[in-house]
Amino acid sequence: MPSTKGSAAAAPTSKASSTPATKTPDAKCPVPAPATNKEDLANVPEYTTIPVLDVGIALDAPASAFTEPGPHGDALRALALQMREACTQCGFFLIKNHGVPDAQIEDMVSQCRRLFALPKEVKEQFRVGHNLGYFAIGEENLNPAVQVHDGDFKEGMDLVADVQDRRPGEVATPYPTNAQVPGFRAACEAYFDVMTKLGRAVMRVLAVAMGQPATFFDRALARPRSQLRLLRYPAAPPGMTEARLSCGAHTDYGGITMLAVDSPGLQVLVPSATASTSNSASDVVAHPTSRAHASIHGGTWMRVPVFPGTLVVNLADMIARYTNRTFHSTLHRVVHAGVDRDRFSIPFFFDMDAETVVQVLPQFVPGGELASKEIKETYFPEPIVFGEHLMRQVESTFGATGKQDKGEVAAS
Ligand SMILES: O=C(O)CCC(=O)C(=O)O
Ligand SMILES: [Fe+2]
Repeated sequence: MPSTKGSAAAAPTSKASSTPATKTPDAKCPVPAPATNKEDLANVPEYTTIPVLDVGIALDAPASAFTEPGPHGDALRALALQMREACTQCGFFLIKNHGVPDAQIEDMVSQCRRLFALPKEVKEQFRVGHNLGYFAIGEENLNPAVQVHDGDFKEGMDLVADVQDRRPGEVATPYPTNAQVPGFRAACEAYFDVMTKLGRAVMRVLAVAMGQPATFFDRALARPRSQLRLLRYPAAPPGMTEARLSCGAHTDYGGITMLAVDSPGLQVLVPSATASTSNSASDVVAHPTSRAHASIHGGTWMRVPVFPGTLVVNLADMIARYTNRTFHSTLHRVVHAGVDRDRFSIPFFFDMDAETVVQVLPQFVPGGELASKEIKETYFPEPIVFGEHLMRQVESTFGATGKQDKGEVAAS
């Protein structure tokens, strides 16, 4: 693994479009946006300045290395500062030299392709309940306040790592057999291993970025709640509206998400202070509970570029809580329309143990040494148990519309 000094270089530009994002009349007083039909939401500007962090140096670094004098410790601390900047700007960044071989990611995409190509009645055998196992198109609705008739235009499968000490109520992942999808289980298990190692390394850097010791998350990650999600987005016709997206606007719920994708489609609401365009939208399209964690500044919807060898990382709600929203749990959505092929994506949610109590850290209360100068109140005065937040979010997003599995019909 190369152990070069971390760098937060701006990403190279890929094909950009400059169509403005939706404008809202009054960002201070959000009202549900009308479903403006003919706007092409796929065509928002590209987030060309998304930070790219080289995390190679952190992969094998023990927590003690972050306080070591000398060039190695200096490089780790520099990486943490770059991560802090990325987290306070947008909460989304790319990582390179992450230790996950390209071939392993390509294999996971092939596994997705084979899994979702199974007949519907076979996929139904892997259904367990909300947040585990198979779910059909329309079944999850990540923005039910706005997608009032239809859920997300995607199907998926949620998997959890197999643990020895399963707690009451914890259910094992329903894996397809080798006859159904050859090599599926072994590939997923290997992916759990490599992503868990990476997740621990990124969380050590993040802890230091938050002004904490590198061991800050150790206890919460003794038994992490990692969840692997496989997603297929069927191509939708052009002209998707906020009334039905491939994946509605939402924030993620726990610690960090590390995402592998086979093609573009992901969009983030880049906070106004960071977005270098004046086409500002507010977060009116957000799920109401997610909005509590999203940017306080509104922002501009931008496409996340896809660069070979990188993974997307985004912060989730618990990190926004620890930092009183100085670090962003950013709204994001997927628009996969106007192209003629499926999109596959593989989020890995690396979350703290469900019993973890999360509370704003003293450095981040208004006036605290790491608090954003613009933040004048403590948004989350009460501690929260992560698992309770997770359950609330899952309950409000699964089966929210009662319209599921409508088949691959036009999106709007
Ligand atoms: O498919 C993507 O690019 C993102 C998916 C996502 O945000 C999620 O599942 O939480
Ligand atoms: Fe997400």
